Amino acid sequence: MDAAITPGSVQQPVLVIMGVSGSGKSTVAGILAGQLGWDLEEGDDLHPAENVAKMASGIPLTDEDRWPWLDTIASWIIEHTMAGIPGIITCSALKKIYRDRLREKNVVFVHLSGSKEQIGRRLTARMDHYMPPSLLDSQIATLEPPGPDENTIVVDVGRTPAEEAAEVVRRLGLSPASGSSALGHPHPGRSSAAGQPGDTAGA
Ligand SMILES: Nc1ncnc2c1ncn2[C@@H]1O[C@H](COP(=O)(O)OP(=O)(O)O)[C@@H](O)[C@H]1O
Ligand SMILES: O=C(O)[C@H](O)[C@@H](O)[C@H](O)[C@H](O)COP(=O)(O)O
Repeated sequence: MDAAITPGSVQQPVLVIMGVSGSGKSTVAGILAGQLGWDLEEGDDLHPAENVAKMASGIPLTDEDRWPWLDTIASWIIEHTMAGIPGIITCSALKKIYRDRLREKNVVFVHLSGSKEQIGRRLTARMDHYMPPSLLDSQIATLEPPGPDENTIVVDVGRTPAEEAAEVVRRLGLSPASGSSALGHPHPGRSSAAGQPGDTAGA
């Protein structure tokens, strides 16, 4: 963990929940947004249609494919940091140069990290998503784990989604926002955020 991140040290943060496909980004982000009452954006939904078609056909994205997508994500982040409104966005953010595009003073990266076997099992079981499990190898090969100077906490994904979310809340000292967002991005409450296996810890 970045030594600079202590509970409560980042005010009105925007959390970028990152990690390879299947690491649990959408699930954990949904729980956190529900608990905190913060805006939630699903990075998967911001891909241009060509990117989705490419991934669905089993072809990994290139840097050139990802830049427009990352720019859209960066805009969402800036909208929130400029307004001083906390938020949560999912984005694989696999390379440092991608994170550099997203980095802002109040941005904290939450890296969901696990083994290929653990995450592969989840991808194989996940039926309702365009991303094929066959792309996990390229996701892992592309991943540059954030360095100690990248305002990141690393969360081990070997537990229930609720436990992982609770660790994020505890380590960042987060509490529910007092008011609702003025930006018109209420958290969509993705159905995948609820009722996860073992999700019994009061999420
Ligand atoms: N901690 C967990 N334990 C078991 N299964 C999980 C956990 N987190 C997520 N899952 C499941 O793994 C699959 C991938 O999770 P998802 O949130 O879609 O990952 P990502 O958004 O990173 O691709 C989903 O089917 C989800 O229900
Ligand atoms: O950069 C990429 O190669 C993709 O953006 C990928 O990393 C991302 O994760 C997809 O959107 C799949 O969606 P899931 O992460 O939800 O599987």
